[in-house]
Amino acid sequence: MTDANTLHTLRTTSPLVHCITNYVAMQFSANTLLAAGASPAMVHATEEAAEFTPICGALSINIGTLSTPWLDAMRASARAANAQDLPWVLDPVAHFISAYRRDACAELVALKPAIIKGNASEIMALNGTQSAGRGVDSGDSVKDAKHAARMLANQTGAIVMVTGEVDHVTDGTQCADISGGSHWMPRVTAMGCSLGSLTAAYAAITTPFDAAVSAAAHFAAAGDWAQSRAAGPGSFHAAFLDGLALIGDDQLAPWVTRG
Ligand SMILES: Nc1ncnc2c1ncn2[C@@H]1O[C@H](COP(=O)(O)OP(=O)(O)OP(=O)(O)O)[C@@H](O)[C@H]1O
Ligand SMILES: Cc1ncsc1CCO
Ligand SMILES: [Mg+2]
Repeated sequence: MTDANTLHTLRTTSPLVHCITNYVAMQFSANTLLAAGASPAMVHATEEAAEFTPICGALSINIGTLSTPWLDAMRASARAANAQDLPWVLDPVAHFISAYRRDACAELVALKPAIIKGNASEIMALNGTQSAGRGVDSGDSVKDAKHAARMLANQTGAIVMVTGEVDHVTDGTQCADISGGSHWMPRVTAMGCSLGSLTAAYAAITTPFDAAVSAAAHFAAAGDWAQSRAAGPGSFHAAFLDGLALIGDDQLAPWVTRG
């Protein structure tokens, strides 16, 4: 599918996305999906999560504020998604900060996400490369994470998406770089988390590789649109949601370079 087609299809089919995400990102991720044209549902209770997954178009899992019952729901939903061949996205937020998070993340990677999306430090650490990450924000550049991303894609079979000033998507062989966005984006929390959920929405309608590229390009275009209308992080936050909704179908492609 072309990038214009994916955005048009997202808006006309409005895929239902099961999100198990963190407390910080929940509301912004739901607003991101609605503004973009998809339909979010935040469902994390162990009693019901896996029952809900199969009726959705895709699943988004984010370990940002992980705890035991949430991890149980993530495992069960990932298995339910796999049983139906539904794509799911893993955002390994700050997986290197504790043994608990590292082990949880390794377990989720073994459950075969279609797409792994993280910032440069998260992707480097996941591949075992020395990284400068300390918390949820990246201490490394996307350029320095490209090799780790390619290796991780080859090791796991997942599409790997690295975010930063210029995003990078790879399946281990082919790749794409997505420019655009805004310098205000790393100054607003949960932008990366919301991109993970939007990537799941696109994965419901196209291949995992094209989903990662389209979601990153949708963010790039909306960020660029919003930057010229914003005075700082607060007004950018609001303008970004407007941008997700108002950009034209033809505004994704210019930010994408396929390699
Ligand atoms: N300097 C920048 N210029 C343009 N766009 C940026 C810049 N930094 C990040 N972005 C964009 O912001 C979005 C989130 O990427 P980022 O790497 O900041 O995620 P993250 O660290 O996982 O965020 P969070 O953990 O707060 O959710 C992506 O769409 C990315 O392209
Ligand atoms: C700030 C923060 N802390 C845990 S998750 C999260 C959202 C950005 O990753
Ligand atoms: Mg993140």
